[in-house]
Amino acid sequence: MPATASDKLKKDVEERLKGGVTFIVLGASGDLAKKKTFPALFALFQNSFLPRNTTIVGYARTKMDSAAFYSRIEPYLKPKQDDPKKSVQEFLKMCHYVPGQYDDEKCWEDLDRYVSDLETKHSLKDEQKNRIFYMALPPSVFVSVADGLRKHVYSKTASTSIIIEKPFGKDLESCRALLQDIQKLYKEDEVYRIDHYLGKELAKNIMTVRFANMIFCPLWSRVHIDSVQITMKEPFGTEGRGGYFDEFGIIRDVMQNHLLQLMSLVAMERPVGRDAESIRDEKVKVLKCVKPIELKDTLLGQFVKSGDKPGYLDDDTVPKGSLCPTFAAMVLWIDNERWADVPFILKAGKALDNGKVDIRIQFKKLHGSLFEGVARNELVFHVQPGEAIYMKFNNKCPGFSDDSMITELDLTYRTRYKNLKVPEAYEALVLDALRGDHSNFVRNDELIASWKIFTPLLHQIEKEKIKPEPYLYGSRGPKQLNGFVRSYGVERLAHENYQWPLQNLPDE
Ligand SMILES: NC(=O)C1=CN([C@@H]2O[C@H](COP(=O)(O)OP(=O)(O)OC[C@H]3O[C@@H](n4cnc5c(N)ncnc54)[C@H](OP(=O)(O)O)[C@@H]3O)[C@@H](O)[C@H]2O)C=CC1
Ligand SMILES: O=C1O[C@H](COP(=O)(O)O)[C@@H](O)[C@H](O)[C@H]1O
Repeated sequence: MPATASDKLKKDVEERLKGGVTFIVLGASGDLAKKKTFPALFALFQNSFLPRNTTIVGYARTKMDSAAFYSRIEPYLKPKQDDPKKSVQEFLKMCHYVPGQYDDEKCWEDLDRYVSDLETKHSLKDEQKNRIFYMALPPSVFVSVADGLRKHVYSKTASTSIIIEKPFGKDLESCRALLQDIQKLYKEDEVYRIDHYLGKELAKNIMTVRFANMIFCPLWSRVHIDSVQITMKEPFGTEGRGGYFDEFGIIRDVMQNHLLQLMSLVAMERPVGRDAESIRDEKVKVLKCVKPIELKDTLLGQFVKSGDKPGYLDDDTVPKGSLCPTFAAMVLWIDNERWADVPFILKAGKALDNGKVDIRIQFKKLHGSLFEGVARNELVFHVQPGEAIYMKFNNKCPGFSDDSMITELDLTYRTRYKNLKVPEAYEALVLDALRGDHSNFVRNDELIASWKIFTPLLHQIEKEKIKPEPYLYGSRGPKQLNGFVRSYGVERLAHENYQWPLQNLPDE
């Protein structure tokens, strides 16, 4: 990042927090805290984004002393630079651990006293006594913890923010209830609802590519685009997380949130500005135009044993005979002038043949006979692993031949931006929260609009006990997948035998 951009971000943090903050991680003994939250805070520390007076307090029920807490998080802290002032040991000196219950007033009072003592010890001025609560907790305790924090740990003299993790409910009704409960306690601008896909570099780039390039603005509609596919593949199953996963399934786990967020960035109209509300207004508007998904536009799958790889039902934490989908492909239709009749195909699955997330925008067939039969153009945002944007493009075969061939205009970040360290999604999002920027967080009306699209389908699947199609662990998904995708007009494009990432790519 150019020095000026990072300086500006530091200035934003400074202006908002006046040089002081206590970051309180609830559920600090858990998986998310050690794998994502603390590493994100450490990366921000290494890059000097944290205010000069920052204290981090982990809180959870598990009884342990600071040493035990440090040994739990330390293996996940990966130094990116050798500066001794920014070492793991220096970071750990900022971190504290307080054990306590989630439903006991006295424990919240103790936590408040602990934080106040730290603020006094660091001689914080009133305006520096900002507090950020990070809820790395299961949803069953969200509301009671948010309540206890609001009553007892809320900053009395500076700002308070609360960062909340998905799931935001299980359907429209439960989401509404959760939003209301939180709204009673916190103002909307104090709440940061994380969808970590919005922190991914290429998700943040969709707006720039669309609206900062004259070549794309006029092409971005049903006139030129034939289909949009958004795919998330994971090469591992639900190992160890079967209990959680079975309650949610792949649609609630990643499609109603992560993939739909990517879709809304691809489909929204141009926002009037780049501020948080203008962007989120446009996302909500387009989501309101999406029709509820129909079962006929859906393909569900569940992985089964293959060789030594266990099937979903072989996991002891999964209820016997569960019909939970671990794979889904579904088509969303946007009822507006820009996108009428263009299928937006979302696909996601566990235990597939590889791991990747991409967005594939396939253009219409070329008219006229001059180059009849050439392949369609396709613009691909390769979100992960390894960021890349490339365009499938017809080119004259180099040399004596007059034939055309499909090739790629390739912007692979690793080769184009040699020294770039793309920040992890959580690092980028925690920095946004420190700056008070809500652009990459989910607004309450976005959630309502998104659950309206998915809830009728989810209820129908559950009520009618729809059986998912089996697919082998490590395969591309159910055998019906190719036919399903093709039936919406998607073409599989031939390609040259390039090295990675291009060699893996055509993938319906
Ligand atoms: N793990 C991940 O990669 C991701 C997680 N998330 C979301 O983040 C949140 C936290 O996830 P994760 O860290 O995996 O969760 P964990 O299951 O690890 O729970 C976090 C902590 O909460 C406490 N806890 C667990 N179960 C209960 C319970 N039934 N009642 C009260 N406290 C409980 C435990 O701490 P103690 O017993 O010490 O109090 C635990 O260490 C969830 O909402 C999850 O959906 C989102 C994206 C990715
Ligand atoms: O929220 C979730 O996301 C992860 C995938 O995140 P990624 O950043 O690694 O792509 C997914 O594995 C998990 O099931 C889901 O809860």
